[in-house]
Amino acid sequence: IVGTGTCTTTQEQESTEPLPVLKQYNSRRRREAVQASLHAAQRGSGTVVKSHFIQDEETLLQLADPQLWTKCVDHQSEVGLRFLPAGEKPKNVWEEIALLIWQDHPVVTTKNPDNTPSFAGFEYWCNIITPGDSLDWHVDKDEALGMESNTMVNPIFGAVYYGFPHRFTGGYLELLPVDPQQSPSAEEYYWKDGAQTNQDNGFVASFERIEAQYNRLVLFNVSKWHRVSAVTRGARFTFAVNLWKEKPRKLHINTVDPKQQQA
Ligand SMILES: O=C(O)CCC(=O)C(=O)O
Ligand SMILES: [Fe+2]
Repeated sequence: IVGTGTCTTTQEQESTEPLPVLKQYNSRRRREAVQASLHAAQRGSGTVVKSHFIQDEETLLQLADPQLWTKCVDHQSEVGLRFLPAGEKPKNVWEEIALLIWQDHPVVTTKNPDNTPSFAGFEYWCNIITPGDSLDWHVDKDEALGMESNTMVNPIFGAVYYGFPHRFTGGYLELLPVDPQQSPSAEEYYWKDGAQTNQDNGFVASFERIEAQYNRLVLFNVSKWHRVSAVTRGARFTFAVNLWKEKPRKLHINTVDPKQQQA
């Protein structure tokens, strides 16, 4: 029944089986879906998976040095905050990649009427996940604000880039289609309403699972629940860059620490 067009096989013509019902939205709802998709594209709010993202050999070879990544992890635990303000020149390879990742995004390419940037800048950090570490369900947010009051401020959008030729098993990026307001417990959603108990009614919201392939870029909505599933062998390397409307007060404390659990 999928994409039949005008082509039918003899077998289908002879079949006496009734066609399955195409249970779909009415035409008004379908037009709404078209508009929603176009608006989402204008805002740049959809998940993007781009394989073989960086094509420059020099940059890839530079990133293939594990020491660069361990330094990145160590540096952020010292300084806490790594932020490239909008319009500033990159000062290191990470900031160069941050700009490369975001240069075509609508929020970055669209300026305010007075020609000032429409965003504050880029928060960035590195993760190396080995067996025993975990990056459990979380949303990316302004950690300082979250601790002082109950308000949650999230980035506009997020990106992860797997720029080290890593070797590991497990470690999928898993994305739920809900935020903490819609579903206060990611774990509960995952087991009750998510893919774990799909009752075959066809329209149960599921979750996305993305392989952390080397040189792959993933842009996604980090305001929704996401996690990295258990790494069972090896080490998994991530460079993450979030786009912020306002500079967060206090930035990413390394979330890959089973003792902290603040993510
Ligand atoms: O490594 C990944 O794929 C996701 C990382 C992440 O969500 C984070 O560091 O907040
Ligand atoms: Fe995250």
